Amino acid sequence: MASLITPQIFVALGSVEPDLVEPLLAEHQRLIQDPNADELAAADAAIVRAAYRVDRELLDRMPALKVIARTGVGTDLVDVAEANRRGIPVVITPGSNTASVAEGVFAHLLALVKKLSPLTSLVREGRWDQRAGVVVGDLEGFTLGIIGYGRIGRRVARIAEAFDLKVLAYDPYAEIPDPIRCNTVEELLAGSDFTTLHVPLTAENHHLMDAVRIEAMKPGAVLINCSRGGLIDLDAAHAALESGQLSGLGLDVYDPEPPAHHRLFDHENVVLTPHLMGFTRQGMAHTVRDAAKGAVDVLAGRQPAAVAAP
Ligand SMILES: NC(=O)C1=CN([C@@H]2O[C@H](COP(=O)(O)OP(=O)(O)OC[C@H]3O[C@@H](n4cnc5c(N)ncnc54)[C@H](OP(=O)(O)O)[C@@H]3O)[C@@H](O)[C@H]2O)C=CC1
Ligand SMILES: O=C(O)C(=O)CO
Repeated sequence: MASLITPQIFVALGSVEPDLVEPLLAEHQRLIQDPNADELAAADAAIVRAAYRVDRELLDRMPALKVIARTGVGTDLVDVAEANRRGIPVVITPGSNTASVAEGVFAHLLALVKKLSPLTSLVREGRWDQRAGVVVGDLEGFTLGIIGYGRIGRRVARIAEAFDLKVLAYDPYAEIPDPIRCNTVEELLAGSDFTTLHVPLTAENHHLMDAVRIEAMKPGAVLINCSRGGLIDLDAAHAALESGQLSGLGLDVYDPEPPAHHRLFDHENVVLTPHLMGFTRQGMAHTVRDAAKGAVDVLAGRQPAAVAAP
């Protein structure tokens, strides 16, 4: 006999692995994956990855939608205000990929300071005798500036301690212990050998690191961005790499994604990853778990653990 319960339809958008979502659903819940399928119109819940844009046009195609669940934190590509206007909450998963990103920051930083990419090429290409020409550095004793002292920023600070890095932090919205707090971005940049960005992308933060701010960094500083691509003016960063004002740049995120090729991608002092630092195997599993749970909670009339502010 056919079930009397109308199935609740979930859709996974933007390379969210179905194998991770399906076990989290109940018997009367079904997952579809094709964003163009006619079934999209029937979707009750959308589980959405960071680089997937949820705008009016997509919302129009999902008139039955009751919840959007972002696998992660940043909601810069989700029109939260419009979703809320339609009565659709946007669930987020704070903390689910905090450790993944914080570790990713150090992967970038160490790769740059220890020159992993050029040294790999050198050994691979049998150029051993050129190794003296590559200057490898340490983290110990240098200063790491953290812009944005939220979950990821604080985790980065904890890891930094183990490297005997000194830490500075700037975040006008967070409590920061006195000895490490900076009152302006400029104060932080002037005192930091390495700077890492952990703020959301907002209109106010667009090109937070522009030509003037990059010039305000210590000469030869290293800049890491595992937050959002729009935070850095890449043309300015390229000029700074060419002049030596920046000795290294690590990017996990781009604007837009996927990015068009930028000339700085070819620079030897650059490390690039394709927005995967939060989406490690564990980060992906945790974010999908928490997003699916949040969506199921909303459909069941329960309060989800976290929703995005418009
Ligand atoms: N590469 C990846 O895969 C991932 C990237 N991210 C990115 O990392 C960002 C940070 O994540 P998370 O630490 O969890 O977020 P949190 O909200 O915990 O921390 C961000 C902090 O930055 C503050 N802030 C906002 N604007 C500024 C500013 N102009 N200067 C200094 N501080 C500011 C925020 O204040 P307030 O709360 O008042 O806004 C908040 O305290 C996310 O927004 C996302 O874009 C996150 C996960 C994975
Ligand atoms: O959590 C986020 O905002 C990410 O970018 C990872 O998906």
